[in-house]
Amino acid sequence: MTTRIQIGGSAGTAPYEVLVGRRLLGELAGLVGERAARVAVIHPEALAETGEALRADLAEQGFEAVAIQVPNAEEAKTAEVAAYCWKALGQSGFTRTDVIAGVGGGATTDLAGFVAATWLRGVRWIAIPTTVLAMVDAAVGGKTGINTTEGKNLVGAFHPPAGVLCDLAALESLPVNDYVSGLAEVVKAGFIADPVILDLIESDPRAARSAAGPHTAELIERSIRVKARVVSSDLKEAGLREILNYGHTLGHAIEKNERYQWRHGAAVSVGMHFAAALGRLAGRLDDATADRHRSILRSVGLPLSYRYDQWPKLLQAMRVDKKSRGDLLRFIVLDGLAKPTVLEGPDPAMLLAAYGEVAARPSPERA
Ligand SMILES: NC(=O)c1ccc[n+]([C@@H]2O[C@H](COP(=O)([O-])OP(=O)(O)OC[C@H]3O[C@@H](n4cnc5c(N)ncnc54)[C@H](O)[C@@H]3O)[C@@H](O)[C@H]2O)c1
Ligand SMILES: O=C(O)C(=O)C[C@@H](O)[C@H](O)[C@H](O)COP(=O)(O)O
Ligand SMILES: [Zn+2]
Repeated sequence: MTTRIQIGGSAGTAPYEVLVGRRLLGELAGLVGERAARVAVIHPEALAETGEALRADLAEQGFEAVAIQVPNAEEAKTAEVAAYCWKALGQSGFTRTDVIAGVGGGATTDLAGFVAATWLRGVRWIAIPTTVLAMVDAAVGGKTGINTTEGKNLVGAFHPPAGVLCDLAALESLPVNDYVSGLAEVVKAGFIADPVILDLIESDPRAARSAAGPHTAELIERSIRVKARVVSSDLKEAGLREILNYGHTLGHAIEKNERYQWRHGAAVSVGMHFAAALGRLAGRLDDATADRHRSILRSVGLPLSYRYDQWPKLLQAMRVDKKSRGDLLRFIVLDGLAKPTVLEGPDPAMLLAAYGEVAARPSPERA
């Protein structure tokens, strides 16, 4: 059965649908539409076969189809790789009525969407997410972008896709580490808006780590619905959308500090652990809900800690977070379960104390 989740158009953009189910790739040609002569399928190395199969299928249906292979993971989210894609589009004679399809994890869909946003100042694109994280978060909502050495997603555009195809069969080939990292955004959706997600994971954390688990489709659909509700009313992050950044202020700083070698979800997991400690120290969050962060993230195998000695660098990196305003650091914290709010300019001592609660110190014998 296919579930269809509507994303309302806002800020002058068209509404679109997120489809969740199986055998959905047949929907692609219809979404591309008759006005397009050309389709570029942007895919990572890991999905070379899928990319080629999609290209061949589109070609059979009469489109001039090209496959553009990009590096796996964050290696694809660079200005150099975007320029490589622009060159391929130019060489294919890509016009404003042509369409880009981004198939892969969140790194690929972020890049493909960014290339679509910038080519000829904006062409249509379709997202075909193949990781948990991309299905529940990255492919939905129109945030597209690339990283720079100075920080995560510092260059980008709001450019919603024309449609999103979440084919659950794709998750069967995903390495468990990548599957689990996507659960961080699922847990995030649970804490900020839909606690049933947390109950489902806690009912069988082991099963939650696998595409074959009994609640896989429900966890994915519930998380998409959380995102759909938020981005439908605030595409450009004028206010409400900031709640989707829960755990990301520290998470993005860790990613930068690791030169983008950590998975995004793993970094966000540490970031949520920190945000829970901060919320508690700020007198907003009760102990039980703060502790629940630790137990649920640990139960699915997500990391909770990062190196204590890195705090000065992390603090510096957080200053260029997109939620910052001038010198004011801003964090999403919880006032209680599913009650996200903004904490502005917390005392530096409180920040350090929160980090101290989640950081890993060297053991005395190794120090
Ligand atoms: N735009 C947004 O709103 C938004 C939201 C959340 C995250 N993101 C971004 O998403 C990115 C993380 O995405 P991710 O966790 O999906 O990681 P990813 O895209 O790096 O994918 C992880 C790895 O899995 C491979 N892969 C993808 N699908 C596969 C499959 N079905 N089978 C086997 N291998 C597969 C990829 O090639 C890559 O090597 C980050 O860059 C993050 O900033 C964006
Ligand atoms: O969609 C959003 O808005 C989010 O914040 C979702 C996040 O999970 C995602 O990682 C997003 O890319 C972060 O955006 P950024 O603006 O902080 O770079
Ligand atoms: Zn994220």
